Amino acid sequence: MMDDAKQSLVQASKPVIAIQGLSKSFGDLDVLKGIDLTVMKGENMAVLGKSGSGKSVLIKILVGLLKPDNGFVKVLGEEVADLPARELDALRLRIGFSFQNSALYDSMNVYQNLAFPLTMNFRKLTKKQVDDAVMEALEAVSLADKHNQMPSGLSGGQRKRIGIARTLILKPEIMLYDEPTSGLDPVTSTEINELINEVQTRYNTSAIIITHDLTCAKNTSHRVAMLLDGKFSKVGKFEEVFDSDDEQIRSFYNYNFIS
Ligand SMILES: Nc1ncnc2c1ncn2[C@@H]1O[C@H](COP(=O)(O)OP(=O)(O)OP(=O)(O)O)[C@@H](O)[C@H]1O
Repeated sequence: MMDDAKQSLVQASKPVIAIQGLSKSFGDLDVLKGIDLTVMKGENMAVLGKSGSGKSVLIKILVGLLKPDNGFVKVLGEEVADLPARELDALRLRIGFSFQNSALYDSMNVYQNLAFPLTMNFRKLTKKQVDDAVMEALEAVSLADKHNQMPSGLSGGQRKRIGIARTLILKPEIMLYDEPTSGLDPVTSTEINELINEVQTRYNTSAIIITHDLTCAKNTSHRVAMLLDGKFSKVGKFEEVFDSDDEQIRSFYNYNFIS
């Protein structure tokens, strides 16, 4: 849980993501119906919503993989929908994606998995610069001793950590976590939640955390945004959002809260 001092520090910072009046439909299906959301520098925002509510569509619009029908989306000061391809690539480099399945390359060891995105994007780095960056990212996720290991020899939680380290190596300003605790036992989930907070403190990143896991949302986010019927019905501190008589919010809470 975030303490109040940290909460007010974040509120006083500037927005890194600003969404206004965003809508997106596929044929007759209106997925996003005019949503507004602001994520501040240094803020972890959990985005909650039922399966099919449009969380992935929102993330895809944020990184320019889908175009909005209406509204505007500014990420790190850039209006995403208007960006030419080269500038969109540059913007994406400032955003770290942590996918559900960790998406590690099984034929590469941990070191190679981390070095790969770095050398692909920054071809002039020396071997020492790459080594240092890999080790710093591995230390950030407390797995420096695993650099020689193949992904198949890692536990589910370790794979998630390495996936996060591989994202951190590019020093992103925004982290996008897609169901970071899915498929993990409660102890490992707690470790990942702690890691998300450590990443935020160490790198002063902002994050959007898409999750069904309310313990994760509660313990990692400054604010949560609840996507219901194509809109953010409530955005605020975890307790504020769930201290609600709204039947859909109550039912989401009762269905998803584990501990
Ligand atoms: N490219 C597309 N073409 C048509 N429909 C799409 C497309 N992408 C998403 N949808 C539809 O939009 C809705 C929202 O999908 P989305 O993947 O954002 O849900 P979600 O909230 O991320 O769900 P989950 O929690 O299950 O991952 C779904 O009904 C989906 O079928």
